[in-house]
Amino acid sequence: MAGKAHRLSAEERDQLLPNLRAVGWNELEGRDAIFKQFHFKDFNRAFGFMTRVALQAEKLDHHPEWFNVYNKVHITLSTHECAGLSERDINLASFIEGKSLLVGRRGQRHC
Ligand SMILES: C[C@H](O)[C@H](O)[C@H]1CNC2=NC(N)=NC(=O)C2=N1
Repeated sequence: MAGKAHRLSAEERDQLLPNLRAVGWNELEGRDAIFKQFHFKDFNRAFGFMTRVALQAEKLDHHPEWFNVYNKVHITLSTHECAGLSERDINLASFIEGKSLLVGRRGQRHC
């Protein structure tokens, strides 16, 4: 379930953002979005991660803004429809964390 596309309220942010901050997501300055940098052992693992995230993004019809160079992937999440953070961003970030932690558990370097 992609979740609602309304902008998160202050109460919802207080509930939902601490868990993401705890694993390295940060709110951007001057834009209602969250951002995280991922480092992998090599390009192959980074691109495999991006592929899995891309397939989930298609499933959710909710897509990341991202940058990749070699083993680094920078991801920004925000909802275009409400020009800010929505439940959909939290859902996609949660999926990303699950995948990226999974990659980490396979003994690959991941920060
Ligand atoms: C037409 C399509 O369903 C919409 O443009 C979807 C696609 N992916 C999206 N991704 C993000 N991050 N925000 C959106 O509002 C959004 N909307």
